[in-house]
Amino acid sequence: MDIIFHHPTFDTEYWLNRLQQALPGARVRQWKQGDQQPADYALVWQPPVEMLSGRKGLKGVFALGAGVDAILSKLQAHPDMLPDGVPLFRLEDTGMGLQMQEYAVSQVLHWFRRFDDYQAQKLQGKWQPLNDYRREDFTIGILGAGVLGGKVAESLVAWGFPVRCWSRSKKDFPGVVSFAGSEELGSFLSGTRVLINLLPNTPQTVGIINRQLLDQLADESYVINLARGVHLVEADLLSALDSGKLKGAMLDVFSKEPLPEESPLWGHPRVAMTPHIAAVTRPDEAIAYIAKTITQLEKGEAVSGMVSLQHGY
Ligand SMILES: NC(=O)C1=CN([C@@H]2O[C@H](COP(=O)(O)OP(=O)(O)OC[C@H]3O[C@@H](n4cnc5c(N)ncnc54)[C@H](OP(=O)(O)O)[C@@H]3O)[C@@H](O)[C@H]2O)C=CC1
Ligand SMILES: O=CC(=O)O
Repeated sequence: MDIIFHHPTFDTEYWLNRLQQALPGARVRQWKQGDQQPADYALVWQPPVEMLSGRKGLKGVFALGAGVDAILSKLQAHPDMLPDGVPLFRLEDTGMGLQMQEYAVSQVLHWFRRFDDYQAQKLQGKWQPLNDYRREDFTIGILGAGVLGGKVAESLVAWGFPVRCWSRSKKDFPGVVSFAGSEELGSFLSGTRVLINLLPNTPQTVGIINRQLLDQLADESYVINLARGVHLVEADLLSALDSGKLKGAMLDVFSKEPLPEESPLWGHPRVAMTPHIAAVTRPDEAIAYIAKTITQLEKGEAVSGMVSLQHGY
């Protein structure tokens, strides 16, 4: 079995060695321009079109991350990039769930314990205990209740917050109220105090966090965007912060990355940000997952993690 690998920034040597150890019967190589030699599986991030297009004998392509929007948008521009019938897989959790839990829990607790207010007071040299927030006034709403949204929901339930989620299909997560479909979006938003976004980037979800949506949240609410920058209309977020509707935002992803120097988000006192690091691909966990999936595919067994080209995630 032959496996080709391409990632623009990962430590390729490390990945090749560890893949080889995990799949001792396979021949693993870095894909280089002009390489049209046979391959059974391709492991990719931002693949050049010629790496995949017209490749015969390919049995599967693995995206080296959770989101496949970049691959799917390339596929739209070059429909022959993924040979017909070749399944596309993505990473399911592989250590990203725990990272998302750390990120979401730490930020929710930061706001819940009013550390943002105390920091503002500290800058004014002010010593003033404030009223506590109550958990019952701090409902967390998670947009997207998939692999990562589900993990984040679980961690916030454990901290005693009221948690609800919104997805295409209904969920049955312990302690979480589930809303599904556009007809239930309004009820999901009504009373939500902290909105956490973990949706995939699809034509249906682009621009979903806009003025109309933000207006439906509780007053003095908060937004955490952990998914993709295109979900959020940044100008609408800034207006909602300036009007007082929103009290704070924590952003990991942006419509343009790196965030341009001139973006007003940099200087806004109630916007905190990180440079798209909420959950990064952990090589060892990802390699174990890919090796297991390839082994199952080779045996003709059912696997999970296959992307639906129809739904776009
Ligand atoms: N910032 C970062 O570092 C990272 C960001 N990400 C982002 O997180 C996203 C989520 O990852 P993951 O949890 O693994 O993805 P999943 O595919 O497991 O979950 C997606 C969820 O979104 C729901 N959904 C999709 N479309 C709609 C829609 N139109 N309306 C309502 N709900 C919808 C799905 O509903 P249903 O369950 O019914 O199918 C599902 O619950 C990734 O796509 C990626 O963009 C991922 C990793 C790191
Ligand atoms: O944003 C990262 C991903 O894995 O998707």
